[in-house]
Amino acid sequence: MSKDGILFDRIAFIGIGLIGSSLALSARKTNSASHITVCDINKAHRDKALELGICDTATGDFIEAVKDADLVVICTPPGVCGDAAAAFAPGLKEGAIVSDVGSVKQAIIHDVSQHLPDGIHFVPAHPIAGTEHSGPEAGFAELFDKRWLILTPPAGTDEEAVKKVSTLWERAGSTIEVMDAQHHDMVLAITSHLPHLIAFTIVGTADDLGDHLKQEVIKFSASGFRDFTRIAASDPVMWRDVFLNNKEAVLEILQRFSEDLTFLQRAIRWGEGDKLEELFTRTREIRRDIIEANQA
Ligand SMILES: NC(=O)c1ccc[n+]([C@@H]2O[C@H](COP(=O)([O-])OP(=O)(O)OC[C@H]3O[C@@H](n4cnc5c(N)ncnc54)[C@H](O)[C@@H]3O)[C@@H](O)[C@H]2O)c1
Ligand SMILES: O=C(O)C(=O)C[C@]1(C(=O)O)C=C[C@@H](O)C=C1
Repeated sequence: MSKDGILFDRIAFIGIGLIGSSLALSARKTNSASHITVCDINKAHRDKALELGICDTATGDFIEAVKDADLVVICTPPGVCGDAAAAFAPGLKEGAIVSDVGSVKQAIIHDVSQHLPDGIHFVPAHPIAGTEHSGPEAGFAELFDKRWLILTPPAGTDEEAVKKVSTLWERAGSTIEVMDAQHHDMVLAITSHLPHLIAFTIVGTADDLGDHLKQEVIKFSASGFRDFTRIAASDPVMWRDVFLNNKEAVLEILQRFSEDLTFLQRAIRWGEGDKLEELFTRTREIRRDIIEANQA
């Protein structure tokens, strides 16, 4: 497959926020589609996408959006992917590929698949890249460069469809990893969902401290807390949906996290410095391993 050049005649993006617009801009940059259309329930987002040159056409009509599309990418919040699929499914052309970008996989596969007619190829995907910003004006073509893209195709998914979706993401600069959806949801529960939950909690706790302390928190906010506030500024609707749709894995990881936190609480209470130091030495090593792996 060539690095540039038409890969899909028509791509339809359902939901044109941060992720949809970033992938659309990358598809444009690599000349991967002859025509890009977007469908979004928010007219202001459709107008902005047209104004920014993210797409050729925009519509609020789901059937019109997917008419003649070779690839349909669902980029809505996780909780409404199924509703969107139900709305556009009757308009899909025979043999079309449907994909998504949702942060949870098992629930979305369940919600979307049930609406797709026979002969449609569903290739679920998840870019491990994002920012705390939302909407079409937040998108940029380089967002996925040197980042992972996880595919979770159910058994029996058409290999050619998987290859075409992979190529689109490779052109965006991503490295592809294929995994089982259940495994994906457990891995992301610890690497992405729990960190977000912790950030939402810490910033909420600081905010509940009372006015005089709140001012001090803003004034003296050091880089550690600042990093948490960036994560805690992420889209509320998206993250509500992530937790409600990856409930089991998040609750299991949260249980383990609470036990580990209690262990640290006891160590602090009883002055057990060796236990604290042993853990902090181990975690420092992990950070070094991650940096090394990323440089390799
Ligand atoms: N933000 C991130 O860091 C990130 C990273 C990886 C994956 N994701 C996933 O990408 C998806 C989109 O996230 P985002 O950050 O681009 O969100 P966003 O809020 O920037 O964009 C979502 C868009 O979907 C539209 N929308 C909402 N409901 C709709 C519906 N029923 N039909 C059509 N359009 C609808 C909204 O108007 C908005 O334009 C989510 O599933 C999320 O899990 C997000
Ligand atoms: O960098 C950020 O702002 C992100 O939170 C991106 C991030 C993450 O790494 O947790 C958030 C959600 C996703 O599904 C994938 C990526």
